[in-house]
Amino acid sequence: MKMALRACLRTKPGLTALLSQLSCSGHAAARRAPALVAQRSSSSTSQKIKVDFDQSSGVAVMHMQSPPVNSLSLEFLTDVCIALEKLEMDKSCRGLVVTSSQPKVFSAGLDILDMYGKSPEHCAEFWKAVQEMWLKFYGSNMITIAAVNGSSPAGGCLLSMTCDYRIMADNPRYSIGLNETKLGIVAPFWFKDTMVNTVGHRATEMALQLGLLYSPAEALKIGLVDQLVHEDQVLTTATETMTKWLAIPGILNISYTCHFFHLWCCNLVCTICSCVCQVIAAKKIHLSQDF
Ligand SMILES: CCCCC/C=C\CCCC/C=C/C(=O)SCCNC(=O)CCNC(=O)[C@H](O)C(C)(C)COP(=O)(O)OP(=O)(O)OC[C@H]1O[C@@H](n2cnc3c(N)ncnc32)[C@H](O)[C@@H]1OP(=O)(O)O
Repeated sequence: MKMALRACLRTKPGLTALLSQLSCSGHAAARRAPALVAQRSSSSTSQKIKVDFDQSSGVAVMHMQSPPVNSLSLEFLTDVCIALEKLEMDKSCRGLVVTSSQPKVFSAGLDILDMYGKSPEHCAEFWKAVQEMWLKFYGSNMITIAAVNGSSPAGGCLLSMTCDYRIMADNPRYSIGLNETKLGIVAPFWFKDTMVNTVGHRATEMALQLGLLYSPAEALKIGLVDQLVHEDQVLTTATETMTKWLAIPGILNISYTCHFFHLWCCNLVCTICSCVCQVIAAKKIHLSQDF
């Protein structure tokens, strides 16, 4: 799916426009102009994001440092998007590792406090920022690896699933999954689609219906993560793994992209049809109540 988005962002101007409408792209850029990284190795920091970029390897490491649990607030999401935009614009940056500076937690998901009791304008901006993060990671031209060094529920799990590869700390105290159902929330369809693309239809059905959080071992078993390593080794393994991914010529990447793009389009058409059916059904129910 991520590759599919990459392809359409590269090759389909119409879809790019569609996606940019969905994602309110430019929302982040409007706040702070991106700057190109000139040094061989550099580090740029916002309050909540620290990026170390090694120009010799072309790999950047994004450290999420929003205490206590890297919850995805509007401010944090905006900082993430700005950091991503900057890296994306620097063509020498080919790989990105995302990890957490917070102990025991990769990301606690969407910031619940930022969704509750806020103005409609704030909610709209917040929700657009969530979509923007998703699109930017999924559509990135960089190879992305999530170094999941702690628990990663809900939106945190989504963030990790938008990456090409996930390495998780092998600590049974940590968990990962889309647990929205347990919170009485329905996960949006694109959360669901992202999970289907990661672990398949049946596993997603079980995961979402029951709001399951998986231990690292269980997550590995269903393919929600790709590799488990000792807690101390998550980041080093991620950078080593990146070297392998970057050794693959980009052209092959684009070929796979076309296959996934086809699947993604089919999925989108199905989703639109299903929305139309739901609207028609809702109207019918409404009419039958009137008479
Ligand atoms: C705005 C319009 C939106 C419209 C759309 C509406 C619905 C669509 C739904 C979209 C789908 C939702 C996706 C989500 O991501 S919802 C968030 C789900 N997240 C969780 O369920 C995680 C809850 N947190 C935990 O499980 C744990 O905190 C932990 C991440 C495993 C870490 O555990 P631990 O190290 O033991 O830390 P604490 O539990 O003690 O937490 C420390 C402090 O952090 C606060 N916290 C935790 N999670 C969140 C969060 N998601 N948002 C905000 N704050 C969070 C927690 O309250 C503690 O604060 P305190 O120290 O002040 O008490």
